[in-house]
Amino acid sequence: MTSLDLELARERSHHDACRAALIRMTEDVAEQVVTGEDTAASGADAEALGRHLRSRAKEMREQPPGPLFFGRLDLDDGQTHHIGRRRIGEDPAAPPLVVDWRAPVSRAYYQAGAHDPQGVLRRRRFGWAPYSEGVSEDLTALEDEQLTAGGAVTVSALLAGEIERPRVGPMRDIAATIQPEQDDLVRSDPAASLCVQGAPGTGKTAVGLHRAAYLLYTHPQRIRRSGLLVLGPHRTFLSYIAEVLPSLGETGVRQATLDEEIARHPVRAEDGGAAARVKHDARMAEVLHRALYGRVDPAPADDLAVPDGSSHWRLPAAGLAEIVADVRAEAPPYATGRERVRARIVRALQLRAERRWGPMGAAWARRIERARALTAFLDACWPRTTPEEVLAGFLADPADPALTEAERAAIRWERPPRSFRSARWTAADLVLLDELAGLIERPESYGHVVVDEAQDLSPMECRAIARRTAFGSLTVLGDLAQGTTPWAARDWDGQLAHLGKAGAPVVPLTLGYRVPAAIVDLANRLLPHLGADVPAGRSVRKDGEVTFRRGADLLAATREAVREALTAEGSVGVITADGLVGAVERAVREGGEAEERVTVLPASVVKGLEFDHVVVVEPASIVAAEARGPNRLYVALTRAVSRLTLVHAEELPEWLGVRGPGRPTPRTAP
Ligand SMILES: Nc1ncnc2c1ncn2[C@@H]1O[C@H](COP(=O)(O)OP(=O)(O)OP(=O)(O)O)[C@@H](O)[C@H]1O
Repeated sequence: MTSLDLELARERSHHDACRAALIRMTEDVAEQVVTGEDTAASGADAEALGRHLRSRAKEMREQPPGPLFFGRLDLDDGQTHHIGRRRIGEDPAAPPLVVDWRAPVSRAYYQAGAHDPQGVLRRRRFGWAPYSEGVSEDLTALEDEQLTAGGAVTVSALLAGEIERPRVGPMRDIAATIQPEQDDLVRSDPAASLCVQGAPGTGKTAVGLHRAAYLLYTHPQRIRRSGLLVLGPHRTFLSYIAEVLPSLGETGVRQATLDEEIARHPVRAEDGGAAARVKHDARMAEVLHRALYGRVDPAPADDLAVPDGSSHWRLPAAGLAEIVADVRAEAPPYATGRERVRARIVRALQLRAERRWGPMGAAWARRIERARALTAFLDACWPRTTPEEVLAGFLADPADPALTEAERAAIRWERPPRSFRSARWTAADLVLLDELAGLIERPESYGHVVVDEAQDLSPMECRAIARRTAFGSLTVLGDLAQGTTPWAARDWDGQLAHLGKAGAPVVPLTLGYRVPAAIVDLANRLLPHLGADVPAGRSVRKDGEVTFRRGADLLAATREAVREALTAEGSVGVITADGLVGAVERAVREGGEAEERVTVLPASVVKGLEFDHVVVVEPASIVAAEARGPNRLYVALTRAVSRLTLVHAEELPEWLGVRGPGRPTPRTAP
């Protein structure tokens, strides 16, 4: 037996011990649920204890199968720690068999290096069989890195293997291989907001999700109580990332699109481009504010007379106007404002009554508060309303000075519905309704929100997120170069201000783990044409292949490209302009290439996704399809993990720099 075999055998037996301990821990919790139910504590305590134990038991039962540790640290104080996705230890007082990757002691696993060993003598990485369910025999390799001063800097083959492995199925966690620059972001101050400007494949999404898991671990009470939200651009993306947090043991995190988060109604109408642009514009915030407060009458014409028995209490119009002006100046939410005006009027009337009759009791104040005359005054001066009523009124006649005549015409309802209740709202209307709802009543704040692809949010969408993080922090992830919406941000300063976190630090990530160098080089040629000043991406991966396939029969050439792609392992993504997707899908299916491994997708929904082999069909059509076409093409090209084929009948867009001199020398299929 070699010494490596011996070490592997030792580690496997440690893994067996961990497995046995985990089984006992799960059984213990299940048993505690049973005993907890029998506990003769007070009803409320027993209920709270029972709920806690049941959710912990459920959590333990639902842990996905897998290796229980991926790394080990040998420290200079003689201690050894195995590091895994969750802590394993039966006795809280004894050192655990496995330390959670988020624990402070694990930090050195990600950060220590020969230049700064941080008390680590040796870092050990474990190699497990792909998709292992955590049987000890699947532990097939280990790799040691000596960090003592003068130790050689080694490039980890296990790390490289993990980064280059073919992609099948949903996104996986990267707890075993988080890189130092990513770890800094994952563990940065939980209370502070942060923006990551990352080139394609640099791990923004991965960092955001691991940061979410880290915050839940470090601030379980605060973050769990107020909630953590992960916002992604669309459902396909959300299902792609859905497994990551559960695999890290975090099952209770809400993952949604912003549209889902703010949906008060189903979307039943569509805006034209011009209307959508106006509705998403930052000016709509003041426009809607005016539309709502236009309902408030700042100068009531008549005195208020509230009957009380056989007499009346009076407040002159000037006094009423003063109360309304004071409350407006305090700027509470609209609904609170109405009640504040009511309370101030009652107080003013009480002072008058007391001057004449002496102290008035609480019952008197309650009666006056509910007096019909007072409510009638409020209904006229500060009427109760709903977001729907205000927006419907505005869209029927959008006469606001901040909008040009053309802008008003773009959003004006041609045929206003008979009542706002029957209005057919567009997606942009829902954003506006959310703004109004936020003006009327303040929404609850999440403890933390992770927002991915944040460059694509409009100012009004940003404000919807800002309202939900008024008392929480934000992790903003994005890439200005990948902005494709008509309102995509050109810089982060403005976007962060709309998100309510002006001045949050913007940290660049440029080292890519998905896209190989050959493909990054091609994609970088687009950068000067994307309207975004961002650092160019680099890649840790020296592999990768770009192929150009030109054919007069585009669909036949596509079929051929897909057939060739299927000769290698892994997933194949066929990406084309939205208008071509039906034809391409049929062609691929008819060609018998519709294996599970092949997905045909419109370019509009590939953001955040990745495939081992990407076939981009007719790049020129992707560019021509929309104003931000070059950005869309940049996104499509950078979905490739290993290989990229560009199939085209038309000339390739000149920005790719593959027509004239300086043309790269990619492999061109016949
Ligand atoms: N440290 C790492 N170890 C292993 N894999 C990694 C690491 N960092 C990132 N990856 C992998 O690289 C790929 C890209 O990561 P991710 O999707 O988070 O990048 P991104 O910056 O959000 O990309 P994009 O902007 O292009 O959508 C994923 O498969 C991810 O698992």
